[in-house]
Amino acid sequence: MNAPVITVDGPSGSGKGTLCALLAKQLGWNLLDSGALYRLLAFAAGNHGIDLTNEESLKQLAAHLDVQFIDKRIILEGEEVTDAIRNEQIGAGASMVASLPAVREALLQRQRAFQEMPGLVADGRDMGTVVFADAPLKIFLTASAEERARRRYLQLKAKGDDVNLASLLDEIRARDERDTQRAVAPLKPAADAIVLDSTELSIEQVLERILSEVADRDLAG
Ligand SMILES: Nc1ncnc2c1ncn2[C@@H]1O[C@H](COP(=O)(O)OP(=O)(O)O)[C@@H](O)[C@H]1O
Ligand SMILES: Nc1ccn([C@H]2C[C@H](O)[C@@H](COP(=O)(O)OP(=O)(O)O)O2)c(=O)n1
Repeated sequence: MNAPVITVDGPSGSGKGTLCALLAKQLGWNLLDSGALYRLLAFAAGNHGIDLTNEESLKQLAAHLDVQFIDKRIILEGEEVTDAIRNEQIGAGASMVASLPAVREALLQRQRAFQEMPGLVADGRDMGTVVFADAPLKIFLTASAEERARRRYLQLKAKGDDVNLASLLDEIRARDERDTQRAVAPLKPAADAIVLDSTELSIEQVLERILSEVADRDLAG
């Protein structure tokens, strides 16, 4: 029997990463942060001097990406990059490489390999539409662009980054546009996804709502 999967897709800053981590912990399931793979690829391309539009070279890099996920740490080619990949510049680069079909194809099996017992919580843009299209529970988490920029601002500021709310809002809008308009696996809710707008909800309220859907489907065993 295949391990059950809960997919959580949505735009930047909607709370996917936070909710998926809480959900995986609560259920004792595995976690896939698929966005980290695209971020790692953009970061590795920088290390190797590969242009973010060079589809053939990026495809090769994606197929051979030397990455280890150890607890909450991410090691790329022997170097810890856990924090280094979490900024808007890498986010924008990730969104660019993610628009290339050969790159998405090269990362597909790597993502599906995370589907192991007792279950998987998968965070991304196309988890419910492409990568785990048969998942028994699909969530599309969203929030207004202003609220998402505000959240990202507070998050990066707390980390000590020098950030500006207006430019974060511009960057979020540009990323939304690229992620929803691309030809392959664009960001959109799966036909059978539950759309949750978290603009006015706390993290706890969103978690509670998802856990009630898990219980309704008897997924947690
Ligand atoms: N419902 C919420 N209300 C307020 N803040 C939230 C909510 N969900 C997430 N956050 C905060 O917003 C920031 C971005 O969340 P994150 O999980 O990184 O989003 P995503 O993975 O979708 O980009 C984090 O600092 C997180 O703590
Ligand atoms: N399954 C995925 C995950 C991310 N991406 C792309 C598109 C996103 O803008 C970037 C970065 O994704 P990530 O989830 O890390 O970004 P946020 O935390 O939501 O800001 O990667 C994708 O195309 N498909």
